[in-house]
Amino acid sequence: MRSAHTVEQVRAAEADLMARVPEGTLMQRAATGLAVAISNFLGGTYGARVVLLIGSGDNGGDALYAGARLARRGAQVTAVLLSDKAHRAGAEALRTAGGRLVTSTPLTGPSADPSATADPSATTAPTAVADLIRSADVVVDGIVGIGGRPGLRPKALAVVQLAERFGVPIVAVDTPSGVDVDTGETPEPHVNAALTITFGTHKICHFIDPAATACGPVHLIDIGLDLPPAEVESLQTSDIARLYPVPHGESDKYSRGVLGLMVGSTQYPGAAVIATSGALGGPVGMVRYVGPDAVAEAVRAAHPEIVAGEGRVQAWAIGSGLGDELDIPRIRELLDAEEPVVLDADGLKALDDSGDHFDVLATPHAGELARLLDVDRATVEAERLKHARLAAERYDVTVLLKGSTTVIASPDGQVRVNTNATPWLATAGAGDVLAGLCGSLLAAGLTPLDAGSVGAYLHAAAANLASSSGPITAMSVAAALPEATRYLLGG
Ligand SMILES: NC(=O)C1=CN([C@@H]2O[C@H](COP(=O)(O)OP(=O)(O)OC[C@H]3O[C@@H](n4cnc5c(N)ncnc54)[C@H](OP(=O)(O)O)[C@@H]3O)[C@@H](O)[C@H]2O)[C@@H](O)CC1
Ligand SMILES: [K+]
Repeated sequence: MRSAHTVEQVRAAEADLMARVPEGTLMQRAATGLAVAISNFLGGTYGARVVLLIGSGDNGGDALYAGARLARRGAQVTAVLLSDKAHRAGAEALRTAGGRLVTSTPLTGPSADPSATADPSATTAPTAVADLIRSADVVVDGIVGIGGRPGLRPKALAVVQLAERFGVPIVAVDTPSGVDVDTGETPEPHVNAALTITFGTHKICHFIDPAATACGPVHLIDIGLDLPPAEVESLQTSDIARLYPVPHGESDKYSRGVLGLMVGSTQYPGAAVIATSGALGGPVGMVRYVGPDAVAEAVRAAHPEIVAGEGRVQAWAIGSGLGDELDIPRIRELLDAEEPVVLDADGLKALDDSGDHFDVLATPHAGELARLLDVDRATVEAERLKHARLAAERYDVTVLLKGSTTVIASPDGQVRVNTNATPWLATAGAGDVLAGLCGSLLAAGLTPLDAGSVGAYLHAAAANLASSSGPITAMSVAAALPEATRYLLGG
C-alpha cells in the first residue's frame, strides 16, 4: 500500500525524528536522494547544465544541497534565488562546490549570510535568466514544498513559464510548487513537473488529480519518518494479491459468489453485454441477469454461462444503461435489502440521503457526482477528493469517483486512490465493465472499499494490457481482465 499523509502529519513525524538525530540530518538525506534522482533523470552529471529555482524555505534548502552534490560531480549548477531569503547553509554549500547563485534582489533577513549572496557580477537581467533557462538540461523546482500555499508569485511564475516555453523539463522537489498539497487541487498557476522527488511519504497532491498530473512520475525517498496511519492510500500489486478472493479447493460456484446484474435495456442492450463481460472477468462464481427477455437473449448469446431471471444473489450491480427501464422503487428496495450493491450510471438516480447504505458502492463519473451534490461538473473535477468525501458522507455510501485518478471514499473517512489508468480508458462502455467487475468482487465477499479499489486497479491494469499505448474498446478491456488478474496474482 502506498500512503499519502497530510502536511500536519508529516510535520509532526519530522519533529519527532529531528529530536532524535543530529541537526540537518533529514535535509541531507533528502538532498542526497534528490541529487541521485536528478543525476539518473539526466543520465549522468558531468557537464550537465542545472538551474535551481530557490524559494525562501527548506524546499529550496533541499535543492541547494542537491545542487552542491551535482556541482561536485561536474554539473554546471546555477541557483536563481526567487526570494530575498534563501536557505543560508545550502546556498553556502552550493557556492563552495563551485555553483553559481544569481538573484535580482540581495539576500536579506535573519537567514541571510552575506557570504552566500549572489555573485555581484552575475547578470540577472530578464534576458540573461531566459538564456540560462533556455540552455538548461533540467530546471529544479525548489520554490516551495509542504510549506507552500497554492499559486506562484510573479517572479517564480515568469521563470517557470520560461522553462515551459523552452521545453526544459522541471524536476519538482517534494511537490510541484503552486499545487494545493493536502487536497490535490490546483486553483492557481503551478509547476508542471516531468518528475517529482518526494521525501518520507507521499503527499495527497501526488495521488489526486489535477495535482497528480502536475507531478509526473513520483519517486519517494525514505528519510526514516515514523508515520501514523494515512488519510489516503493507493493499492499496489501486492495489495491486489492480498485482497483478491482467490477460490480454494472447497469452493463451488455459489460459495465463490453469485452476482445479480440489473443493467441494460431494450434501448441499451450493449450495456448489459458489456457489464456481464466485466463481471465474468472477476472472481464471481455465477452471474444472474435480470432484465427484459430480449436483452437477456443478447447477453446469453454473448455469454452462454449466465443464468437469466431472479434468484438468490450475494450482491447486485445495478444501473448501467437502464434508460427507460429505470425502476427507482425496485432499486430502492434492493438498496435497503441485505445484499451489497454496486450502483452505477442511471441507477444513481435512485440514491437518496435518508437510508443506511454503508454496503453500497456508488460509481459516478464527475458529472453524475455533480448531480448528486447539486454542484457543477467543473467544481467536482477541480476538487475531486472533497466531493468524493462529501457524497460518501451525505449518502452514507462508498463513492468511487471515476477519472484519470479514481478516488474511492468510504463513509468512515477512508480514501483510496487509483493512479494507474491509461487515458485510452476514456471509451464508451468502460464504466459498464468496471461496474460488473466491482459487483463481482462485492459478491465474492470484499467490502465496498476493497471492491472499489481492487476493481479500479484491475480495470486499469487490464486496460493497460489491452491498450499497449493504442486504442481500446470496453470489450477488449473486459477480455484482458483474466490475464491482468493472473499477472497480478503472480501466476
Ligand atoms: N518535513 C520534512 O519531513 C522534511 C522537509 N524537507 C523539505 O522542507 C520542505 C518544507 O520546508 P518549509 O517548511 O521551510 O516550507 P517551504 O515549502 O520551503 O515554504 C517556505 C515558505 O515559502 C513561502 N511561500 C508560501 N507559499 C508560497 C508560494 N506559493 N510561492 C512562493 N513562496 C511561498 C512561505 O513564506 P513567506 O514567503 O510567505 O514568508 C513559506 O513559509 C519540504 O517540502 C521538503 O522539501 C526536507 O528537507 C526534509 C524533511
Ligand atoms: K517544489
